[in-house]
Amino acid sequence: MTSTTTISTFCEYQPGLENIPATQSSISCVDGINGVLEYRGIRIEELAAQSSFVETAYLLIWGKLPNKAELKQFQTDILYHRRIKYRIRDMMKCFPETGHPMDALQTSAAALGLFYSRRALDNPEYIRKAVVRLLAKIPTMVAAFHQMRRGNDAIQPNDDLDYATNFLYMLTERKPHPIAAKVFDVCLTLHAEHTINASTFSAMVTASTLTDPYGVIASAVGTLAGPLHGGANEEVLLMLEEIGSVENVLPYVEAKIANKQKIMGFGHRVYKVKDPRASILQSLAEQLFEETGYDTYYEIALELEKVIEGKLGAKGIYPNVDFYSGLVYNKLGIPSDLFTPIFAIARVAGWLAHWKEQLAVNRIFRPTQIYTGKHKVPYIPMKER
Ligand SMILES: CC(=O)SCCNC(=O)CCNC(=O)[C@H](O)C(C)(C)COP(=O)(O)OP(=O)(O)OC[C@H]1O[C@@H](n2cnc3c(N)ncnc32)[C@H](O)[C@@H]1OP(=O)(O)O
Ligand SMILES: O=C([O-])CC(=O)C(=O)O
Repeated sequence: MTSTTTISTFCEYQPGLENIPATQSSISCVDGINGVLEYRGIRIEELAAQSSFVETAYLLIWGKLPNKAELKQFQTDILYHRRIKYRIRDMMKCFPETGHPMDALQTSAAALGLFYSRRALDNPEYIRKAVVRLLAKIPTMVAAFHQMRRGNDAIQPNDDLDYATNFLYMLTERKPHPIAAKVFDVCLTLHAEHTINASTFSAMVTASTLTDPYGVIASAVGTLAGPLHGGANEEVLLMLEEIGSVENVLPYVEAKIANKQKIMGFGHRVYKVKDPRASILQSLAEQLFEETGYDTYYEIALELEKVIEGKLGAKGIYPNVDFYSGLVYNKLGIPSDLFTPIFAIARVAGWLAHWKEQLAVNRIFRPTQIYTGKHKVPYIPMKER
């Protein structure tokens, strides 16, 4: 019996690990048939309407909604840790200004590990501080790189401003309109967690080796960046630009389908209906358009959704979270290459929740493979090749 047949009697290979449970978790739950997402049992619609990103992060990481004093303390701790060390800023100044902000973020997140004490993973105070530092400093690093690549100094966090408002302020040096800040905060809440998606799985695999939390987050950022995952939100805006008009939507989609190419912002491993986050993001975009005027991107997006439903709806291809987020960020004046770093700012909450959960029951991830190569191959000396 070969090793291939031995292993395949125990398990059937599933490309992309489709439907293979990789862990047990109480953090979030997706019902992909009915389009339901819950964080710690609470529907995403309720959190979007009533919670804030920082409160939601607390819920995800510590497993319960905070009381007033706990929330205040968490907000204060994050506020206190927002600044980044000048040596990290100096390092970031050396990054090429043409580099992608996700690469800058991955590098800077890993660099935090150089400055903070290592691997006291059984010390609750170490865990608490790492959680606070990462939530606090990631937005500062995203905004700092954005300023530096334009030749400016990084803008220091403003202690009078809340999490979302402060990030938008650091991007522009102007206090945003309260509606813009509120919409942005809801976007962060919507992106905070989503079960065992690729970047969270990546975080958990890294965590399972008991490495530092900064390495865990850096590996997750690297995974989120790809266009099949978080990177799709940037691609969606580029696609809407490329389509250019409502009339071009149908030929664009037909050409993509004929060439077996994916349409960005559509399709999902778990959802076979419209992603509930896409519906909320769409209504946020509409809220902004009501305030400041509609744009052609939105008309193109609506037509795209209609055409794709007609052509691919039977296959369960509907808008995912990345489809409407870019329209919101674009309306807030945010450059498209910051869309995925913003996703990362939010997802740090989910990654940290899974890091903590993983540590509590840790066993190193080490799956198996089905070997398809040869055996007993003789070595051929160089002169005979
Ligand atoms: C935050 C997030 O990560 S949300 C996802 C963001 N990614 C994107 O928007 C990129 C576009 N979408 C995709 O590439 C995929 O739908 C993924 C990566 C999200 C999910 O991938 P999988 O679950 O592996 O689905 P898979 O790629 O096998 O597709 C299944 C079928 O649907 C089709 N399909 C899936 N997504 C799309 C799409 N966006 N456009 C056109 N066809 C699609 C595939 O061609 C395939 O058809 P076939 O069975 O006839 O070959
Ligand atoms: O769950 C997934 O595979 C991708 C996703 O929607 C997310 O990470 O938010």
